[in-house]
Amino acid sequence: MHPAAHSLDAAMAQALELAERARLNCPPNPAVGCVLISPNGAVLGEGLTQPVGQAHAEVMALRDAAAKGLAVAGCTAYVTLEPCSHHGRTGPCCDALIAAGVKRVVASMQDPNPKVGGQGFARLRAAGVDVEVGQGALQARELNIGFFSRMVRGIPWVRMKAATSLDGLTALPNGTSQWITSPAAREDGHAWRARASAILTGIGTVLEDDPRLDVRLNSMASVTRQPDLVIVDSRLETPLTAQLWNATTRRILIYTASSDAALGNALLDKGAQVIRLPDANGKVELQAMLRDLGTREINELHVEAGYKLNGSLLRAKLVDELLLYQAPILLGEGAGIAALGPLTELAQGVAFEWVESRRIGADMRSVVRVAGHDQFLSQV
Ligand SMILES: NC(=O)C1=CN([C@@H]2O[C@H](COP(=O)(O)OP(=O)(O)OC[C@H]3O[C@@H](n4cnc5c(N)ncnc54)[C@H](OP(=O)(O)O)[C@@H]3O)[C@@H](O)[C@H]2O)C=CC1
Ligand SMILES: Nc1c(N[C@@H]2O[C@H](COP(=O)(O)O)[C@@H](O)[C@H]2O)[nH]c(=O)[nH]c1=O
Repeated sequence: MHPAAHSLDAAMAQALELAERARLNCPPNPAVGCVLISPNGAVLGEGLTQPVGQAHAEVMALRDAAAKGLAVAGCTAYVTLEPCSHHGRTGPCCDALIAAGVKRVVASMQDPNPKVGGQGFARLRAAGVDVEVGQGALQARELNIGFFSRMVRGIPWVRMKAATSLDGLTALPNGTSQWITSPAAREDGHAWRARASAILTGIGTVLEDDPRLDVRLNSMASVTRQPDLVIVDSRLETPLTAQLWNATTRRILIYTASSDAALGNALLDKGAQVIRLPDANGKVELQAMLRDLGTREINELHVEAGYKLNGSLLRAKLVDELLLYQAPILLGEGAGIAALGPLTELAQGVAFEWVESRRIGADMRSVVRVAGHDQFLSQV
């Protein structure tokens, strides 16, 4: 294990907790936490990344100290990502720290964003600020796995969620699937929706379930942003009366192979964006769709689709992680998680590595990762 996984200063542990809280509302920005500590160890200010276009964590921590009337000159800033050095939607955080007289910066990691990429640290050092990098790096990487995926690979981190029976079924032969898992598991599922930049589904699920696919279950009260909704709909069959149009304001992106102008215009009139990415078989070119979603600043893509689209995504090796909820019930026959086969050899299966399993209410939640898919994290 990386040495940075051990011996976190209390202030860095607190900064990581703040970053965790930022995650729900800050995409497409990375979630960052910052804590300012006086030379005698007192907490002067704390901050976390605000919704896009608003202040970053460092500026929030400086404002917090100012609001309490506390002087920060000579303090140490603990921050979970390199302070930015560029004028993006807001001003450079490293300049704000320098101007406030911060003496030392302890940062978890460098920012792989090419607009920052070490320049924040360089600017701080040039201004005489001591900079230490690495504390909490493992946790900080995991916190922003989607942002780093987009920065390094140009595509989102793709997390496929499935709610199944003990025998791995997601729907009965007649299509019935609501609800296999308990309310607690469904609420937990909404927390994972909330941290994603976008939720992706297939036209089969839209037609069968008429889902909303938004974030609304109760403990999500502090959520100020709805993830975008992405629909893979080869023939532009999304109904104009579907419930998904009623959910809170969000961007709706429909990827299609169809060039039917009348159908496309009707969806545009509903406020959707229609993106045509046909493959040779009259379906959507899924890899190109992920690249396009990367350019649209999608960090984590949360897939809640049926057996067919899940199969297409897995066969194309586009899934990074599976978020699996298993209810303690046997259903015998029906659709599994993904259409992969029929396979003829076990080695043709999609192999994952276990990340964690735990009880959520009456159900079991597991997170598994496709081996090697998080290797890009070693580049950040
Ligand atoms: N328990 C759970 O976690 C969940 C269960 N479900 C259940 O799944 C069922 C629906 O399953 P299913 O019909 O498979 O739904 P999907 O959401 O998988 O959508 C199916 C559609 O996706 C299309 N598709 C697959 N690959 C591509 C591609 N590359 N480009 C374009 N289109 C593609 C298929 O097209 P084509 O027909 O042309 O092959 C098909 O029309 C419902 O009963 C629903 O309740 C859904 C989500 C989660
Ligand atoms: N059946 C099933 C799930 N199904 C997923 O939830 C979608 C409905 O979302 P919404 O309309 O926002 O409530 C549905 O279309 C499918 O993607 N989820 C679960 O956590 N447990 C379950 O047992």
